[in-house]
Amino acid sequence: MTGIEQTTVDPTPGDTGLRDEPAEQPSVTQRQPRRGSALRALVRRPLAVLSLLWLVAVGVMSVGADALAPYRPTNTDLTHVLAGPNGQHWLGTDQLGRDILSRVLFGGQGVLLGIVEVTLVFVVTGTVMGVPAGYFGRWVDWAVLRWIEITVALPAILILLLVLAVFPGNQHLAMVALGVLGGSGLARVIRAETQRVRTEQYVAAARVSGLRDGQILLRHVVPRLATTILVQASLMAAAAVGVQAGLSFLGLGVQEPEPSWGGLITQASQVLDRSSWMLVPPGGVIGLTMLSLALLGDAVRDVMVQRWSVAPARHGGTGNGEPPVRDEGEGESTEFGGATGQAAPSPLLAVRGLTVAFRTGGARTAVVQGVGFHVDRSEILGIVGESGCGKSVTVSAVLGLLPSSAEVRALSCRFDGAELLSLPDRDRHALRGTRIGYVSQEPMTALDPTCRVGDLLAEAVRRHHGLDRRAARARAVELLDLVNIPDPGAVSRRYPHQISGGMAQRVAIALALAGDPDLLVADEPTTALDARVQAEILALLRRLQAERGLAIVLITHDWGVAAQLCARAVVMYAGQVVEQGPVGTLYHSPAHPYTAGLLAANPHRALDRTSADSGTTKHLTRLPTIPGTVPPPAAWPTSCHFQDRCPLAAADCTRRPIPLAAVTSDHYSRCIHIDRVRELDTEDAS
Ligand SMILES: Nc1ncnc2c1ncn2[C@@H]1O[C@H](COP(=O)(O)OP(=O)(O)OP(=O)(O)O)[C@@H](O)[C@H]1O
Repeated sequence: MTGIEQTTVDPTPGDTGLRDEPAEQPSVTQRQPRRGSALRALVRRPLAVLSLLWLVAVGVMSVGADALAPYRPTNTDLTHVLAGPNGQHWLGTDQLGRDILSRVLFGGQGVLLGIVEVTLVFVVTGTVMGVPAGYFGRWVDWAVLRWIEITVALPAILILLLVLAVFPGNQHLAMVALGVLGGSGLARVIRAETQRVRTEQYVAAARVSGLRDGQILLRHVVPRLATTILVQASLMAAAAVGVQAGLSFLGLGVQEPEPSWGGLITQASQVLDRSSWMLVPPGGVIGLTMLSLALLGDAVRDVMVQRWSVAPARHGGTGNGEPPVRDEGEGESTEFGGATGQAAPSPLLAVRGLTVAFRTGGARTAVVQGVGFHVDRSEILGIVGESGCGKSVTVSAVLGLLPSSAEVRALSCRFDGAELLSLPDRDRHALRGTRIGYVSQEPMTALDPTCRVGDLLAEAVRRHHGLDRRAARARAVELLDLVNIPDPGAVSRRYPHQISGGMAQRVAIALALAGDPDLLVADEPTTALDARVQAEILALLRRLQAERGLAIVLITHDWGVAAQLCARAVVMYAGQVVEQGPVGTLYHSPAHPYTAGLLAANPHRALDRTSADSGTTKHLTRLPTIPGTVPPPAAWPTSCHFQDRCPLAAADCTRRPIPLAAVTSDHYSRCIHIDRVRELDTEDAS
């Protein structure tokens, strides 16, 4: 992600990084495991098919026992006791001459009902507790965790015995109790899973697009938990079969003469010395049913994981192993804000003195320190820097997307005149999606894999424009067309994993445009894409800016991207703005050693210089790099943050905080050795 650690390059000759043409590089196609319909994938697994067949057979035969069973389960025939399998009684008879097959079939009815009761209560309890705990955190999480601790500490068997002691023979109540107790365990799993899902980009994108928490939970979070819930439910169902059999075996569940699988085991155990066969039918049916439930759960999990796994976004393939669907056509303020006063008279977004700190384990660490910048209407501003410099945290703070562990302060953070940080949550929420759109760096993870592309867009359109379903669908297709997607109608019916990475990024951009925003925040929107698709996405952004007057904040670590698209750029290093100015000025006359280092490490510029110096085009084999890496926030000094990696560092750099100072009227640098940066730049290039 740093983009400056490359050492060997062979860039396209003559590519300056400033030109507009797409780079002539082939699209990288990455083959992914095949992901067709879930049912088809399931059917290809023999064990899953056998399990399913067994469960369906048990279900049908139990439900249809009245019609299918050869005898009534309580009919006795004392002339044929303890018979083995024979023509009249396929599974033999018990000690009262009752037909075992009929008793197994009728006994299955109670088992099925018990499975349904346990599973329903288990899933509802686990989901209703786990999802809010994981999503909202804070006191909801605290309360749910305490409940889980209490219920998990209680021995389930004792609770069941207690229930059956108070309500003798009431197996239904016992199953409900089992579901509640098991549901606590499920809640713990779901809570953890929800905590993971809520950090996914598509949930952030849904939040930025203006969806409310309830809608996000129902539409984007719960469907992602389906696999976990299904697997856990199948295990719980298997356990329920065993528990029911156990209770009946102990004489606490279904009472004689009513048939039950556990009761059959009890009777078989009483005559084991005379007819060991009697144990086989109930033991077999219980064992096979439990095994089938567990195997089916495993198979469903494997299929769903494969189906929903998000392909690494750097690809031109569709992620299903099929050929890719072709992408056609493809002021500064100082810490104290605005001392430099370079913002346009009425910038669309103006941030002054933004500071963000995270609280972890009692410690408070500032990761963004006094950052300021502005974006004018229809302007594209780049925020450039290595990984860990605070670019994403800065824009997330502006968008209100940081977790509750973040402390955000700013002298001001104004969007179209409104102070964002003091806006009521409701109003700030309303701005996201409608006036400010957001595009993340991982297009695949920004789209909910469980929704069709058209549904995702239509949902956003309905939310922002209040259109009916049909009109929203039509608008969704228009949006796909707007972002140059060929055959938008067909693409709208596809799932995210069925489209290419470049197309997914276009869809993410269309999603961000659904509310007709004035400002688009794009966090490394092309990082994961190959060079051809990257050039197409940049061209699309430029077209949107030109045609719609869209202002764009573009986060990137790539000077080539900044140079192609942005009018001005802000260079961030270790939580601070270290340089800011017009891209051309920064590119040709950097005034901070960090900017100079980034530029020297940029293959396009290095090659450009080499060619200019020699009058010919050469292929570089080694690029200069900035030694070391960005230190962690806790290790940032109060004086110059770049001092440890800076070739110009001197004693005066380590004494006091270095202010951001004007180099010219629209160019600022946080370096006290600006005069030597040009030498440094020249030295590096020679
Ligand atoms: N939720 C968090 N809790 C604690 N620290 C965080 C959190 N999010 C980010 N940070 C820290 O803040 C610093 C800046 O992170 P940020 O993601 O903004 O960097 P970046 O410049 O955008 O890099 P990248 O391109 O890798 O996203 C990093 O040191 C990171 O570890």
